[in-house]
Amino acid sequence: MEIDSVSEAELKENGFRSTRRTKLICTIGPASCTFEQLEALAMGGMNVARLNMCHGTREWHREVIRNVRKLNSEKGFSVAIMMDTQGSEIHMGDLGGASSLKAEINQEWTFTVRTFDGGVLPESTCVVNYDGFAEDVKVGDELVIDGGMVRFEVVEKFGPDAKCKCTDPGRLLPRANLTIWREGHLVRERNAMLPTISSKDWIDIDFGLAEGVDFIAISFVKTADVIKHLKSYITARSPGGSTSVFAKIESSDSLKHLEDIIQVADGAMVARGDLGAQIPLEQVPSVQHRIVHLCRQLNKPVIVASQLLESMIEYPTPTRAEVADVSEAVRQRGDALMLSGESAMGLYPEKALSVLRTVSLRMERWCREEKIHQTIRLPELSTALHERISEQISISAAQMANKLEAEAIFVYTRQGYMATLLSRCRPDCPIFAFTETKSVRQRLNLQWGLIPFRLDFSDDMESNLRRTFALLKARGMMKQGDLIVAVSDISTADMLQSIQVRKIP
Ligand SMILES: Nc1ncnc2c1ncn2[C@@H]1O[C@H](COP(=O)(O)OP(=O)(O)OP(=O)(O)O)[C@@H](O)[C@H]1O
Ligand SMILES: CC(=O)C(=O)O
Ligand SMILES: [K+]
Ligand SMILES: [Mg+2]
Repeated sequence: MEIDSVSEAELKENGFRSTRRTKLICTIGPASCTFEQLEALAMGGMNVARLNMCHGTREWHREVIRNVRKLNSEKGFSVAIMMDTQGSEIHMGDLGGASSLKAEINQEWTFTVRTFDGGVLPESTCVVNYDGFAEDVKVGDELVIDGGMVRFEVVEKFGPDAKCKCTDPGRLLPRANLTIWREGHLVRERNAMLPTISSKDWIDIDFGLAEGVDFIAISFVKTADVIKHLKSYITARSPGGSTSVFAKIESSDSLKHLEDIIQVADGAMVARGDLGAQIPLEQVPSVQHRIVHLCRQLNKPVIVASQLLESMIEYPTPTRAEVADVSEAVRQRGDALMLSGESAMGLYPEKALSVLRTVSLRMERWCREEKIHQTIRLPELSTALHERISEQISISAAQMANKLEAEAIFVYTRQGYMATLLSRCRPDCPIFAFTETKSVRQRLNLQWGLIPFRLDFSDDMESNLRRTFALLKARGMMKQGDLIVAVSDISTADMLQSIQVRKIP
């Protein structure tokens, strides 16, 4: 039986009740890419490592993937890997190698589509990746960088260059996203015609599939079609493959087709960074709430991302407002929280992760103690008998576990579907998900409340149960008399699926 050392230690130390339900994702960058740094993050509770293909070379990303895999096989972790595509929206170049540049109020900057020999840029110059930029932009337009972290006004145009004045000062980061606004509206022009998955993205996707990444997150999804297309591509390329596709909700277009997109995707991300640049900032919290709620209804895992602990890029303690924001995402019962710059290039990646961990634990406990289960109505998902049985068993198991105050729910599942249904019910106790393959185990590691184990099954449920009880007892993770609810979707000739209440012998 395989479980990671961190979950095991947590279980032993604090008992089941206090294991963390909210999952944590770290973006990996220069501040977190060595084997030792990755190990420290895994020890600190990282469930998923995210690679942003906007940055770094494929060789760099391959090295990180290898390090994570090594960590998993040597230390028993099940850290999953998420690859995030660049997408074809407009963004800035890499600032001539600088890690960041300060733009001061009223300072003049040149935004250009020129290329520079050796990548050396003149003072106060930014390269823009989109060739149509110089033609599309007009004098008087506003350039919004990184979702409003810095703003410029276009004051003059010269061929490939646009001379701009800084109107909101701030720090420019390499490859930051850039949007053009005219009279209060986002300018789309030809940029809107660019494909959601660019040719670079397709090469990255092939790379990700070859490396066996667990999740591919698609940036700037506009409609459900692109997700369908990618999913069928993945199936054709690697039949039986298990790479999930997440839709990043970060464009105003995606909000118009939200339900269709989430329905066809395997999960969604509330990518608040770019979303906040495309819709008014004050709308972001209610949109986040809507997406988290919808994902739960449709049984899709959901990630809340960006600026959760932004100040921790530079400082070792978060602001009170950041702690409140993280707490609210946990209270909404999103599946996972994601660090971006905090873990990729900040000064305190481990500290930031530790804040996510402690704030999640505290808020989860408060929700249980105050019994603030949102009684949200969960609609039926399927019309097929086998799946309807799974749904009903999961709802009953979660209810029983809550009423009987069971220590845990055990689920024996081949593909993981039954585990996701249980997670959707957000029960009071943790869910031990036993599954046969490493890839299913890693995939389940992103979902709320699931503690995934790898275990070789027999077709006989009784023997699976006895074996797990013995193994968990031997490792000091359970004790005699603990009450558990066990469910299974491993069918035999006369039993399709099962539910049992057991006391550990
Ligand atoms: N692989 C990497 N190499 C170098 N720097 C990185 C890498 N990944 C991230 N960073 C740095 O961390 C910052 C935040 O990373 P992140 O991936 O969250 O960017 P983002 O702009 O929020 O995401 P997206 O590009 O998907 O909208 C980046 O602006 C970049 O400076
Ligand atoms: C994560 C991301 O892409 C965003 O917040 O924009
Ligand atoms: K990206
Ligand atoms: Mg984004």
